[in-house]
Amino acid sequence: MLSNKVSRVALIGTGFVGSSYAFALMNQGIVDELLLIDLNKDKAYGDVMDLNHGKVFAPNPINIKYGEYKDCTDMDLVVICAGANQKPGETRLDLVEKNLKIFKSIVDQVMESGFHGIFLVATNPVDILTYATWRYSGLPKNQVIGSGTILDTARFRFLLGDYFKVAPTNVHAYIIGEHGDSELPAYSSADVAGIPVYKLMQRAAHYKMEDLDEIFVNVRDAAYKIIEGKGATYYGIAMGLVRITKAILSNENSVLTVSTYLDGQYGEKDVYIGVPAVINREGIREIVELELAEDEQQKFHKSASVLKDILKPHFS
Ligand SMILES: NC(=O)C1=CN([C@@H]2O[C@H](COP(=O)(O)OP(=O)(O)OC[C@H]3O[C@@H](n4cnc5c(N)ncnc54)[C@H](O)[C@@H]3O)[C@@H](O)[C@H]2O)C=CC1
Ligand SMILES: CC(=O)C(=O)O
Repeated sequence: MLSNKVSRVALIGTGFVGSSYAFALMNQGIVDELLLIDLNKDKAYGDVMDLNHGKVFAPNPINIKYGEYKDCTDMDLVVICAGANQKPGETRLDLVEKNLKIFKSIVDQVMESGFHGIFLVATNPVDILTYATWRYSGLPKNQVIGSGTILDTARFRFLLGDYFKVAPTNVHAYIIGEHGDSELPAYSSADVAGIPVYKLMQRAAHYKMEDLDEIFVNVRDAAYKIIEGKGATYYGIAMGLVRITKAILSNENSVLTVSTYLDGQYGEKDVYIGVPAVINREGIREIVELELAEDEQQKFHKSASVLKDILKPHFS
């Protein structure tokens, strides 16, 4: 285990994303207790049974139980994956009305339990729903985190690693902004093993600047392709959620691109949006302000405006 303290996570929403998260969490052995909650109680019960049958093969003991909202009181982390997902052709923002209603009811019930831990939100549109969770819960901003662009950044690092023929772990590059169509690549601060990507591009004739544009488009549109093919995306985000969970529970101070509240950083205020941030046991310890190129700053501002326009009628 990561520390002597018992670590407790409640998962709300055991659909494709939630159950993949639970499975990945169990396989990485990083929590002591996992509570599964879903509107569809049979689904949650079924997942508890199924996961428990794999327990004997897990790297560490884990107590997996069916839960109710009243059981959230002493949870370190409540992870929300509940709500509608995109159908082929739908954008993430198309889900906003449906999922805001669901979130009001979920967050109110969690808070009624006396919960005082950290919320981690994955449901789309994730930046809007993370803002909503912060407002509905009344918890401090650092205790409300969205998965933001953690998945987009992982897709970006994978594709750049493939392009430069190095492991994605040696690629340091971020996708920032909305987890959605207005996101952007922060190429000006991207490096591979310490060599800035723009410098690396000059080292071989077969590297073409338009390849970088194509890589970004493939990142931005990945979810549409996966949903077209198999109806939903879940393994990538599940691994990303586990990564954030581990950073919180083991007090890592790791830098991950999550949806966090901006209060002047990057020239934006009163919006939850994907940027690199230092994550530890308190949640968001600090926002990392990248030195963006001018065009990147403009695109970031545009992305924040997209989110603020959606928030405005709901949270004035
Ligand atoms: N942030 C990210 O990077 C990603 C986010 N997502 C989002 O995650 C969300 C879940 O997606 P899937 O798991 O594919 O959907 P799903 O339909 O498989 O699962 C949703 C679950 O939520 C439950 N649910 C619905 N209303 C509820 C309520 N009021 N209380 C408790 N549970 C409730 C349903 O019973 C179902 O089990 C979607 O919004 C999707 O867009 C998906 C992939 C990546
Ligand atoms: C569905 C979604 O948000 C994603 O896979 O990026």
